[in-house]
Amino acid sequence: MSEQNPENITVEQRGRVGLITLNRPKALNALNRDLMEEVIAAARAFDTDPAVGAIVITGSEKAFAAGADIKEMQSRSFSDVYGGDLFSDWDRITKIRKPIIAAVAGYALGGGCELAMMCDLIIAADSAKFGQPEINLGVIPGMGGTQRLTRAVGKSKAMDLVLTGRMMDAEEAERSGLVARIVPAAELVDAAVAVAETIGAKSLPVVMMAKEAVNVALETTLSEGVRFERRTFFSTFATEDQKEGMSAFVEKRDPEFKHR
Ligand SMILES: CC(C)=CC(=O)SCCNC(=O)CCNC(=O)[C@H](O)C(C)(C)COP(=O)(O)OP(=O)(O)OC[C@H]1O[C@@H](n2cnc3c(N)ncnc32)[C@H](O)[C@@H]1OP(=O)(O)O
Repeated sequence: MSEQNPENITVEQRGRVGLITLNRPKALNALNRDLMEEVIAAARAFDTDPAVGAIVITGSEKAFAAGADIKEMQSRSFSDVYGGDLFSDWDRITKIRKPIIAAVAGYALGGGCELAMMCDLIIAADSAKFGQPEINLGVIPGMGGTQRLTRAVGKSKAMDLVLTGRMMDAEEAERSGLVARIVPAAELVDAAVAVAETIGAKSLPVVMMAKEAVNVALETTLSEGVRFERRTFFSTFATEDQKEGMSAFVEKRDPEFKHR
């Protein structure tokens, strides 16, 4: 395993932001097993590092990721993929408790689009192209695309993308609710890191509670979700940062959160 010496990604820290860059340019960042292990290991390391408040995952100018690695998958049998529960390890990304921003330029197709959707928000370059083209390969999405895309853009648009395999550009993706913001391609990583820095400057435990509460909205009923939110809101009053945030407002100064 390549945890100590990743070969398919680069990992760096900018201030309180952990930046993971997919780096398999010749294969348009196709997501093979090694790359997956490296991304998950890097994300988990940032998740447990108190000096990191938010994480950015990005790719190259041409591709965030052009999907799961078709060449690695091509010769697998049913019993290989069923028995090995192919792609289930990617679910570990959704267990990361700090916010993750996907900074997407170029192609985000198949598993690439699905990885972006596992993140908490997507910032797209104006060059970004999203799609679930698995239908063209004789398969369906397998890393959550039919579920997360449908929740993000609604049934009709999700059906359009999943059944035709067509791509949508950044503007359509933003209009549809998949993408939070579009920025010029040349500014993508800096813009995503700036958003992550803004988040990283807030109280970390409160940010984590907010992320958890928003995610509950995708999994439960409205009344259960509101109940969860209310209890979590009450819990924020157990943090020093709630005292600091409200004192700072009353004293007309910027808060200095201690992340506790
Ligand atoms: C998660 C699940 C269940 C499934 C999936 O994700 S399946 C994959 C879904 N994605 C796709 O079907 C996209 C496949 N790629 C393309 O259609 C094209 O590469 C492109 C439209 C993204 C870009 O086309 P372009 O002509 O600019 O570049 P290529 O010459 O086609 O690609 C360069 C280089 O990268 C290899 N490549 C691209 N995508 C993949 C991939 N998903 N898996 C493995 N390899 C990929 C491509 O073969 C080529 O390498 P070679 O020159 O060595 O053949």
